[in-house]
Amino acid sequence: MQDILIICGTRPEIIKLAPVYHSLRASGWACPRWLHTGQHDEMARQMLACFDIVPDIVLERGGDGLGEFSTRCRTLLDGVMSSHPWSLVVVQGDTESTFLGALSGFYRHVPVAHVEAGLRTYDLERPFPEEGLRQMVSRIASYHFAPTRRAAVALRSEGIPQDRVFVTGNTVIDAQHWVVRQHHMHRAAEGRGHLLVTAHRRENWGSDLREICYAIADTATRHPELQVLFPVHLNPVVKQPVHAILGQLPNVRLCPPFDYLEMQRALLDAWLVLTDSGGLQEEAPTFGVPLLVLRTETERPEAIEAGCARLAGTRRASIVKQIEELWTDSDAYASMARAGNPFGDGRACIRIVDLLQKELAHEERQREAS
Ligand SMILES: CC(=O)N[C@@H]1[C@@H](OP(=O)(O)OP(=O)(O)OC[C@H]2O[C@@H](n3ccc(=O)[nH]c3=O)[C@H](O)[C@@H]2O)O[C@H](CO)[C@@H](O)[C@@H]1O
Repeated sequence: MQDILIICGTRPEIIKLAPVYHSLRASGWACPRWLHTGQHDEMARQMLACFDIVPDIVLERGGDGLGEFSTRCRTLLDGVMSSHPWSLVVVQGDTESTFLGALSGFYRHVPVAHVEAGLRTYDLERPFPEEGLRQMVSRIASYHFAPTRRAAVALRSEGIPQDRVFVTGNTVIDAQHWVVRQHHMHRAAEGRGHLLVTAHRRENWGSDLREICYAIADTATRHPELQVLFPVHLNPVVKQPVHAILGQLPNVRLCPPFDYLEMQRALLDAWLVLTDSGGLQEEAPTFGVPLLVLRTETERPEAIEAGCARLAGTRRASIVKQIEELWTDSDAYASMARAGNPFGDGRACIRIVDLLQKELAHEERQREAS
């Protein structure tokens, strides 16, 4: 049995690694252990429960700030790495937990597998700090699971050996398929459905987030029959302006973050999604729901190229204009809804687990031979 340590700490990492964990457990050759770094607390608990995961190891959070969290987490991770002969560390994406997890494996000469590798804007400030973190993880990982061909090309162009980069699809599609199957989900909305909004990214804090909220307020006022559904991130930097600008509008429903089931139901019943989230850009096309990205750039241009998403930016007038276009132009709307999902087919985990089995067996043979 190969002892595999899955390290993660935030909501999107849990969603995207849950299917990998369950596939490894079912594989018969791997013994996966789940480590929660404590980076997210309440939102993480919600996701762990949703995917039937009880972490084997939970680290104590060093403090509220990212610096304190990071310093303590690094020390505790090193203790976990040195306490057991791990075969592999698995990390996902581009958070502080992802980077620290990869670094802890690297320092102890334990190979690191990076899920969702190769996403790039090549602008270290946008998104900050994620672009820097994911580039650094790529420098020290041994196995790179790229969700798309474009991501694989980026990794190869940075000098990562061809035979270490694998195109698997994104595991978030596996997570979606899992909940839809488990809970027999289907579209329940009659008519157009609601406008689903999420916005929380650091680059949008401050004036951009206020512009986004005013755009939603304009749209809600212009179309009183349109219901707006906005699960609001728990961070006060987000919560405060969202409630101040949108809190009194009768057709805008502000609510606490959804668990994954609620979110997938809300997606299925949506007319349109407005978001700065990475995961939602990947998920909305699964259900044929057009999406406007509330950013000026994206590391997921596949959705724009496939035609299922558009970059709306963060200016009030531009966002309102793009929503109006889709409201009035049914052909433009239908062509976005029909574009399909360029991020995966729900079989990413099967590919990842098969590849890991082959690669780890190969490493073992080489070790025995030397
Ligand atoms: C720079 C960047 O783009 N980085 C991304 C960032 O993730 P993100 O922007 O996707 O983060 P969120 O928006 O928080 O999560 C989204 C997921 O959460 C679900 N959801 C959302 C609201 C809610 O109320 N209930 C829910 O269930 C939703 O359906 C979706 O699956 O970090 C990840 C890890 O490194 C990266 O992979 C990813 O590149």
